[in-house]
Amino acid sequence: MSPRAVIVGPPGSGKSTVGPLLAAALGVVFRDSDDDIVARTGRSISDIFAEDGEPAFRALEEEAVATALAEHDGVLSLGGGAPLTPGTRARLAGHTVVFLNVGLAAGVQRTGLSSARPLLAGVNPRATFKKLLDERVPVYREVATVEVATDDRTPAEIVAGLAAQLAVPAEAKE
Ligand SMILES: Nc1ncnc2c1ncn2[C@@H]1O[C@H](COP(=O)(O)OP(=O)(O)O)[C@@H](O)[C@H]1O
Ligand SMILES: O=C(O)C1=C[C@@H](OP(=O)(O)O)[C@@H](O)[C@H](O)C1
Ligand SMILES: [Mg+2]
Repeated sequence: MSPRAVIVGPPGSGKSTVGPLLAAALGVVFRDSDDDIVARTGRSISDIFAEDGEPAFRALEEEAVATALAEHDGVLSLGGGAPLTPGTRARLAGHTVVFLNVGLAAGVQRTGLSSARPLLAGVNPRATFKKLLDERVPVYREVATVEVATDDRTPAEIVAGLAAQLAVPAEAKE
């Protein structure tokens, strides 16, 4: 069993928004590694960061992603930092991995309204987001099999393009 698509990308790229829409378009179930962590621990992501620190969160995340990759056959969205963990990068090999990309301006705008992302909660979210993109875009590209720019596209437009690319050809279903 293997996910139809795993979605990676920076915070605010739309993984948790596009993922459920893509799953609906493909007729499969959606799952989000952050939701799995919250369900399993009974705590919010910000509480885990604040009380236990980022390394503890990354350990929980690696385990949640490994479990979902092994048992989920729908669309799986990861938290933005998940591909930073070497074990997760190794486990993503061979999967269909969609990199939702977002530029600095749109990324800051989309994440600025929420205090739920502890890594972006500092005094200068724009500088923090720029550093994050500089460090992570090469990592997302390393694991991805498909890349989609999201800045000037609605979630519905992104899903329409992806669903066409990921649809199983009729002859493969027979
Ligand atoms: N393509 C898009 N265009 C405009 N806004 C978007 C787009 N994708 C997501 N958003 C908005 O950006 C915010 C972050 O989206 P979310 O799906 O939580 O991102 P992620 O899971 O990648 O951090 C939400 O308010 C969402 O409605
Ligand atoms: O970029 C990151 O390191 C993180 C992104 C968040 O998920 P989203 O990318 O869905 O916001 C969440 O996993 C956590 O706050 C850490
Ligand atoms: Mg998300």
